[in-house]
Amino acid sequence: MMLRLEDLSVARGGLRLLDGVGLALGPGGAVVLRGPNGIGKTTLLRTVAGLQPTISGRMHLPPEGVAYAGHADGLKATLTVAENLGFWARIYGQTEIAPALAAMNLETLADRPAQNLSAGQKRRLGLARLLVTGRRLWLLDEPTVSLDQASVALFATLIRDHLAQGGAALIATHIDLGLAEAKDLDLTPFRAKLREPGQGDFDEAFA
Ligand SMILES: Nc1ncnc2c1ncn2[C@@H]1O[C@H](COP(=O)(O)OP(=O)(O)OP(=O)(O)O)[C@@H](O)[C@H]1O
Repeated sequence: MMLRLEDLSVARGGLRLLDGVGLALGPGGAVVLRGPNGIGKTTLLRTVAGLQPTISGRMHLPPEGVAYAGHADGLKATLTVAENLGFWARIYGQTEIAPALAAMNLETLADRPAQNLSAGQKRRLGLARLLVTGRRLWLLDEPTVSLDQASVALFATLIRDHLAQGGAALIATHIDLGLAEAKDLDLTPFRAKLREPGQGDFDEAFA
């Protein structure tokens, strides 16, 4: 088992958002989180990524940890595309970046500083980075934002290959990735009945 969530409750900024979330992902499995804006997809991903605590429930994660790709791209602006991938590869104890460059069609951009990339190119680099983590469980928040159709197709192939190699993915997206392997999980039924403010309100935008 790659990921198991049992009776999980999550909150954001002190607001209880979701209750009783359960899901299981094995090797080769993918779940696409669905639901309207604000339901708590990002919050659930951040909680699974360990960026914020759970309110209650249990999470079982791979012992080596996860790879999380959120809204912020986290790129080193002055490093080139290849240097960015090399930087992250070293952090995760990997050495190869060529497959990551190839997977998201970044070879011709390899020597370009990240700050000179277009929004879609930056996003492609952010997604290529998943490959140099060596992590089996990917948590992806709106991964296709800024991508053109060709890049969405590349990305779908990247995920498919990852699943075929025994990886797993939990993905929040509003678009159809065309992944026959993925199951949808609509979070609407898990909407917390009492979305009341609690302890620890904070405004993260200015943190
Ligand atoms: N830092 C914060 N402090 C307080 N509330 C927040 C914070 N960030 C998000 N929220 C609120 O938490 C709720 C869930 O947000 P979240 O980003 O998890 O939703 P989402 O399902 O990912 O939405 P979308 O489809 O728009 O990306 C929203 O009502 C949002 O306004």
